[in-house]
Amino acid sequence: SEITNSTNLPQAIIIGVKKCGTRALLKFLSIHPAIAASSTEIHFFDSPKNFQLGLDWYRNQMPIVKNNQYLTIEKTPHYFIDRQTPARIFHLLPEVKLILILRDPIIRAISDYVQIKSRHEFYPTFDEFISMKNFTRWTPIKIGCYVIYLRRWLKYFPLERIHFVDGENLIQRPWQELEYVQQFLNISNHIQQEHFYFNSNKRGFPCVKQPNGCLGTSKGRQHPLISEKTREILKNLYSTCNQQFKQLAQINFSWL
Ligand SMILES: Nc1ncnc2c1ncn2[C@@H]1O[C@H](COP(=O)(O)OS(=O)(=O)O)[C@@H](OP(=O)(O)O)[C@H]1O
Repeated sequence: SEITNSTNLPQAIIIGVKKCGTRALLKFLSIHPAIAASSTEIHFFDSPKNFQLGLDWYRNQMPIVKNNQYLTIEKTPHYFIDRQTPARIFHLLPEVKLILILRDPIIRAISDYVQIKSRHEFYPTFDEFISMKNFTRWTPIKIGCYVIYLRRWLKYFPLERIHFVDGENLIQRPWQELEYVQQFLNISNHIQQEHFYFNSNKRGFPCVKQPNGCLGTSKGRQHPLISEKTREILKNLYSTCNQQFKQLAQINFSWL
């Protein structure tokens, strides 16, 4: 059949959350023959510079769709916390489906910290950050109160339009989370357990049985141990956020 050579606006967007497994989710979804996934983060809705280039520019950033692919997906984790993005997506892509992957906010915060630390030679320890007076205003901590950001999205989108992925379960049983996502996207249940293996060289994270099937070296980094005191402080801090999130999103992940 004829080879098409065009790009489409996304029908689904992974809007976040940063460090919760957004790359793994997109990589795993692209196993599906119906899905064309963008290889980079586009940052269209959250960047004034890109946004003013318009929808045609955005469409041109998308992957070229092969003839059997009809579902284009991009991921930009920063969309979730950006104030302007919900309204912008609502006005420009009113029908789009939104996917939000979440992890235990304490693990997410450590992951965020490890990424920042990897760019600095001298950097305080995670425990040192948490012992600071204003630690709740530190971005790696702030982002973990997911309910604050979800409320902004729900001003524009009904709950049914957002699918929540359990990032902890994506690591343990990726095929299960992908089954739910495929249902949400209304595509066949193509992605199965036999597409994956667990890589002991990569902290046991799942990889796809294909060349370059694991994520790159910037994913699955070693995490530092944190003190019990730090853990207690964060548990207390996030317990109300998690409770409210659970109610608002109507989900029940084991770590919430
Ligand atoms: N299969 C697989 N392989 C490797 N890593 C995996 C996988 N599944 C989930 N994760 C977790 O994803 C974390 C990175 O999340 P993101 O891709 O959302 O990060 S980013 O926001 O795009 O920077 C990454 O964080 P770190 O562990 O801190 O590196 C992982 O914990």
